[in-house]
Amino acid sequence: MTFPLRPITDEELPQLFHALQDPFGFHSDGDDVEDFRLTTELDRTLAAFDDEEMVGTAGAYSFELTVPGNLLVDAAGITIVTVSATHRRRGILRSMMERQLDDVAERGETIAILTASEASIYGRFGYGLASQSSSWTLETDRATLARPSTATGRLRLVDADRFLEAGPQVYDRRRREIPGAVNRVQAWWDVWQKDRPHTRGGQSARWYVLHEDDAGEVDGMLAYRRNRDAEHGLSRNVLTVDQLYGADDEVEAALWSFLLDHDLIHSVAAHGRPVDEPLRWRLADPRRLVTTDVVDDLWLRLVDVCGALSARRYGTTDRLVVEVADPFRPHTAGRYLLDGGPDGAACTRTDADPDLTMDVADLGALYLGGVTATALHRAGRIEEPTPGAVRRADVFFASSPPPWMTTGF
Ligand SMILES: CC(=O)SCCNC(=O)CCNC(=O)[C@H](O)C(C)(C)COP(=O)(O)OP(=O)(O)OC[C@H]1O[C@@H](n2cnc3c(N)ncnc32)[C@H](O)[C@@H]1OP(=O)(O)O
Repeated sequence: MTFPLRPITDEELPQLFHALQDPFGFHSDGDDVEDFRLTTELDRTLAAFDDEEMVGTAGAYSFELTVPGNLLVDAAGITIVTVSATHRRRGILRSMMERQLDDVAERGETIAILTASEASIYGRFGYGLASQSSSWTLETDRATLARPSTATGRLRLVDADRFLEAGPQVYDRRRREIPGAVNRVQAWWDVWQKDRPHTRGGQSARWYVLHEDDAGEVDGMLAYRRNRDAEHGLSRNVLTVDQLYGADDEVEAALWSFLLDHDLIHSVAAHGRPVDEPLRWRLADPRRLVTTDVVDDLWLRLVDVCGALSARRYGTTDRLVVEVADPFRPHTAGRYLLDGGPDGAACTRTDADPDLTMDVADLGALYLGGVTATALHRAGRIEEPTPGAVRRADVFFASSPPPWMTTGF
């Protein structure tokens, strides 16, 4: 039995919003559907129907993704993928994935990205694990900076309205330098600003800080939450970072200092942070920054292999022939000659003998430089018919800083 797929209409949006609540495990209050409407691209939704009943959902955002070389690439951000518990394991997800990737290709987007509810789902559809993120906690009484910020200027505690006049521009400048980051449209900020109580994880509403340079221009922004706790009369209060971006590393260090120098705070916590958090190397006692979690974050699928590969820059000048397997989209499979370097790249189909062979998901994992070819080779995922090609690929695909997905979706 097949279940017809189509984008939904505006009138059907509440039905779609309802359909995804049981699979994702939440119950909505009335306001959420209006927030959802603000950020939903209706023509990019997909629903599966069993008669009138919506039994599958999917959607996509039209993102700009930063890729190595600090170039921007149009990418589809796959989201709200659910199948009703009454219809699971009948192929509805597979049919939605097929239809969605066709649509991504028709739109001329070369890449699809997502964050996965379970890491076991999307490899079969050609998505590779392209970035990880970390969570950490830092007790403030031992968190002295060995390299204090050299930023001049001043910090201001501001209200949400003032923050939103200047904060989004700080983010928009910064995300262009972070492979794996995406743009945030105004609707994203509008929903973020609402700071609905049920999205706070039991913590306070946000506090907002702007950093201004000597000329009074905003060059840094911070939003954080706090919880209140005490034990034996001693503070166990935690500040949790929500957003922290600056025009440069010194401004960001000034924002960290602001958090760490708070009175009546036991620790600072951060989630969804880059795996190479520079703050660790600023601390006099780096062991005090305790990593509490490292998880897969961005999954990336090359939809147009040559389009995507030629859109980024490479760590060194080299030419590699990569034979790509793609069981889910066989027309993408084949041999590709990639000729690139720090200043540009070109990619064509070829009949030449391959230097490397891999699944399209592994090429997706390599794409942002978040894992080395050596690691994938040692995991049995990449073969090197040309001896030494894996080492060459390490240097070629290398990118710094490591990719960081700054914005959950
Ligand atoms: C980007 C995002 O939105 S991530 C959110 C994903 N959604 C959720 O986690 C919500 C709860 N889960 C669900 O809604 C559903 O179980 C889904 C969407 C994960 C799967 O939908 P289904 O229609 O049951 O999947 P479908 O029958 O098409 O299965 C396709 C393949 O994926 C596999 N698969 C499906 N779900 C999972 C899973 N959770 N873990 C591992 N494999 C899975 C199936 O076994 C099948 O494998 P095969 O092709 O080798 O036979």
